[in-house]
Amino acid sequence: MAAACLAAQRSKDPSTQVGAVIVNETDNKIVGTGYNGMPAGLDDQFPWKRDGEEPLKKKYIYVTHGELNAIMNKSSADVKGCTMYVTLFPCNECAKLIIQSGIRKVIYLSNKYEKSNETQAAKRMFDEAEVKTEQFKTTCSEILINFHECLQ
Ligand SMILES: O=c1[nH]c(=O)n([C@H]2C[C@H](O)[C@@H](COP(=O)(O)O)O2)cc1CO
Ligand SMILES: [Zn+2]
Repeated sequence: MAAACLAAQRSKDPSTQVGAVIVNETDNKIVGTGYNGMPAGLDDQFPWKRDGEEPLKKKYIYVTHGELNAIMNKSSADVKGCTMYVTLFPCNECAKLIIQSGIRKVIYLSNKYEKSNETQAAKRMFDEAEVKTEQFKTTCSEILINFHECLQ
């Protein structure tokens, strides 16, 4: 989950940064990472606005979700049987991708949109498809990365 949080920090979304890391079934090796961002090459021309009347002037219609990027970036042949660590409970569209890609477990950090239709639909699809969902629990509140120590 720390790796997912680190990936999230690369997102340019000023409001919600979502990171996702996929690990394989056999030895928990990372086989894909991603974060929410505009499709490749479009970064500077598209809005990060979340509010307003016009959908074309808001981020939602354009942004690629962290989960999709993690699956697209996979380094293995496929992600069947894998687990995804993701900093936010996936939406319905990501749930479809996760299910269809063969990922069997989703460990999430935040569920701040729990009451939304998208989250409820996602949960329903995961349950029906028997993809396990579990909130990440830890007693560790932070991981400090010290570049100077890493240099030694
Ligand atoms: O499954 C998801 N994955 C994901 O990457 N996101 C991204 C899309 C947006 O850039 C951001 C949500 O923005 P906001 O919290 O401002 O509505 O999170 C959002 C969801 C849905 O919760
Ligand atoms: Zn999504």
